[in-house]
Amino acid sequence: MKPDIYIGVMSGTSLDGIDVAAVCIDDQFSFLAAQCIDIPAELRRQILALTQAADNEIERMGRLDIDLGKLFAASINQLIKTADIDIKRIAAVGCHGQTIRHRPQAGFTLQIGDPNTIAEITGLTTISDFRRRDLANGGQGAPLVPAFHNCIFRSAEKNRVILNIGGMSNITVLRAKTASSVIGYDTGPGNVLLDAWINKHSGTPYDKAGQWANSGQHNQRLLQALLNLPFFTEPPPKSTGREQFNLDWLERVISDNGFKISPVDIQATLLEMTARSIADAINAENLSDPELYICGGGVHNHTLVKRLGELIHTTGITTTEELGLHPDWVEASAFAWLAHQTLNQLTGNLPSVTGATQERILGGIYQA
Ligand SMILES: Nc1ncnc2c1ncn2[C@@H]1O[C@H](COP(=O)(O)OP(=O)(O)OP(=O)(O)O)[C@@H](O)[C@H]1O
Ligand SMILES: CC(=O)N[C@H]1[C@@H]2OC[C@@H](O2)[C@@H](O)[C@@H]1O[C@H](C)C(=O)O
Repeated sequence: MKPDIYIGVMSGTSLDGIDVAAVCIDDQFSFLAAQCIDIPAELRRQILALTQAADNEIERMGRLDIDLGKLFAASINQLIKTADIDIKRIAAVGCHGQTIRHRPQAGFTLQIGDPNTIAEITGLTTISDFRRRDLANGGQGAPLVPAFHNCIFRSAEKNRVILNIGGMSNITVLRAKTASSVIGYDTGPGNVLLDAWINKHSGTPYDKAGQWANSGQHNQRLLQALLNLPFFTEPPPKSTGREQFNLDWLERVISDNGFKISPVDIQATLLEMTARSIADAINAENLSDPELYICGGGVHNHTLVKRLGELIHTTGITTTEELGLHPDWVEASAFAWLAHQTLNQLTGNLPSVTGATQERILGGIYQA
């Protein structure tokens, strides 16, 4: 029997954990099992340190590349064990890696987590480095997941928007007419600023269900100053990351404008800014009666989802669970799908999304 299971590994910009998903791809796509594995606090600290320029980066990156490779491999092995997956059925692993720098304007992006180490420890063919071929072909290298959304979430009758709210947010616009090309781009921050601000003030990793933000009032002047960032009005293709949306940027906007705002009202303002930037992008697509499906950790922020419901012109908001895939596992499943594409010599990028000149087979294959 031909191996038909693909394992996707996604460690995103939130650094909340490593998502590992096993899916079956034959004539159809089906989800099998998934797990989120913790990132030890010290490794998390080291990753964050590498997202900004500092001394001795190459040495620290080299070591972290291997440590993350080992952690990804252990995560894969753990899922195989807990879900009792027959290893002979696994065709390949698709590992996104950890983004430590994303500078599409300069033509580069960098994900680490050594695939050689993953292949050695798991004994599985491992595919990684999915973004750089697209960049080499003139694209942004991101977002890549819209191609997967297009493959499994598209409807012939309904206009659909898939919204991922991870550390960053990105949308995929799937028009009902099957011939129309897919639109997709990063809209700006997802949870990243909300996480950073509450973490600074109370040490907790995220604002559970958005309760803290909900107890404050947004500040109109800070909201406007944040939304003035040119990124929000730039036309797609576009992608972003922690290089743009980080605590230093937020604190600079606050201090440059001399704002005196209580921490809770800043959290409320960040939530409003996140919601508005997402809603403005979706509304600008002018879709008739679009259905909106959310995925990513942001679905658990009820205050944010409620606000999106008020701002977005849609027939209704729900999660991708309605379409058969739990919102927590969409991105990891997408990298399993991308591994399937690469292993079968199929292209993985969408030029209409990333801005690349042509479709390309993505990533490098590290044989078992
Ligand atoms: N119960 C909750 N309440 C509020 N927010 C939550 C909750 N659970 C998760 N989140 C948010 O979801 C985030 C994780 O989301 P996700 O795993 O989609 O991010 P990611 O994969 O790292 O991001 P990206 O898509 O940018 O790569 C957490 O950092 C947190 O902000
Ligand atoms: C460079 C990078 O890691 N980008 C991530 C990030 O997280 C969300 C958004 O920013 C998206 O562009 C991308 O991730 C998903 C998986 C993508 O490529 O579709």
